[in-house]
Amino acid sequence: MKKPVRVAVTGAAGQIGYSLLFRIASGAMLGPDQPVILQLLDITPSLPALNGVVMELDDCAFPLLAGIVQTDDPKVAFKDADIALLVGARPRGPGMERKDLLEANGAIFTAQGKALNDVASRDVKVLVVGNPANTNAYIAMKNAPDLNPANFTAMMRLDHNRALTQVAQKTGVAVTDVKKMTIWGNHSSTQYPDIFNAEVKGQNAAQLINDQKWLETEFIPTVQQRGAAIIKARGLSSAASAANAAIDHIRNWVLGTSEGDWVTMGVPANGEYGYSDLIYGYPVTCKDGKYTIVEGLAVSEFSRARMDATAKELSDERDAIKHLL
Ligand SMILES: NC(=O)C1=CN([C@@H]2O[C@H](COP(=O)(O)OP(=O)(O)OC[C@H]3O[C@@H](n4cnc5c(N)ncnc54)[C@H](O)[C@@H]3O)[C@@H](O)[C@H]2O)C=CC1
Ligand SMILES: O=C([O-])CC(=O)C(=O)O
Repeated sequence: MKKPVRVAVTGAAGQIGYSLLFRIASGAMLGPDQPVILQLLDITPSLPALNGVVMELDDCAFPLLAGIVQTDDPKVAFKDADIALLVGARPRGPGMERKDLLEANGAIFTAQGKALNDVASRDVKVLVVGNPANTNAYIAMKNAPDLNPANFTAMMRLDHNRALTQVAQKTGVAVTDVKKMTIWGNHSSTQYPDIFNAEVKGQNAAQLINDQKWLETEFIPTVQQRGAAIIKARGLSSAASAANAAIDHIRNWVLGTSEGDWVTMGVPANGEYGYSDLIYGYPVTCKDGKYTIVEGLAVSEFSRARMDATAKELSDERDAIKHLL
């Protein structure tokens, strides 16, 4: 039997938590032979609801679930954590942009960055889901000076998965036939889903589709606005698909990406494609628990304008949260 992995989840009593925890405990994230200990954090008023979720986890009798901690203290939740999923934050409602949440949510990530710095495993893999995810990840990273900045990532995988399905539906193939999708930049309405480097059954996706109007008026806006469309339809923000994307992100980071493919992660930019000091969505491959940004991809003028616009939004968000660093 392998040693259990300690997985901290914040906002564990929330709607994403309700989809996420059961899949982690079932082995969907780290594999069918990897026991896990769930270390669950929520705020004090949510502890009774969290206790209900823990009762349900108990009632599943998951063979891989080696322990559960429930707490309102980040230092307890993050103690020796190998993986930290920072979900706990307020979701947006209709008519809001995700960056409108910075005021309400930013400070959460100052405190949690500090707590991770103090008590988490030195190799902790951090995924920020709470919005605005990229800038919140930046805040946490900057508040954890003793940890490797590369350990801090933001979730772009939901956008990535959304784009895969849009292309599969447009071209009439299975979603598994679409590879090398990239979502550049911010998890926001400025994100740039790029099909110029993507492939459909090994063929260049943009060339195969060959429909600039669809690209500009349907594909890009549909992916950019999908979160808002879900909020409009459901009255609540995406939860099951967000939890699924978090599982995919961590599974690939820990267990690797497939040969001949890559995934999108929001990771610290250190000059790649001309961006730095941001958490920016990049194509990455993963191996042996580490991710590597795919470099050297072709960037047309069309793509560059969009990649720059989303970088500009990220640097504006960074300027707005200087007081939280
Ligand atoms: N990056 C992405 O692709 C996506 C991000 N999100 C974001 O994820 C976040 C959570 O969404 P939901 O689960 O739907 O929200 P929710 O409101 O159902 O749950 C949030 C939970 O976080 C808890 N919480 C609040 N402050 C906390 C703190 N300081 N520490 C620990 N827990 C705290 C709340 O008590 C609540 O239980 C939102 O910010 C949402 O916008 C949602 C979908 C996709
Ligand atoms: O749109 C939202 O606020 C929730 C989210 O991040 C998404 O669904 O992509």
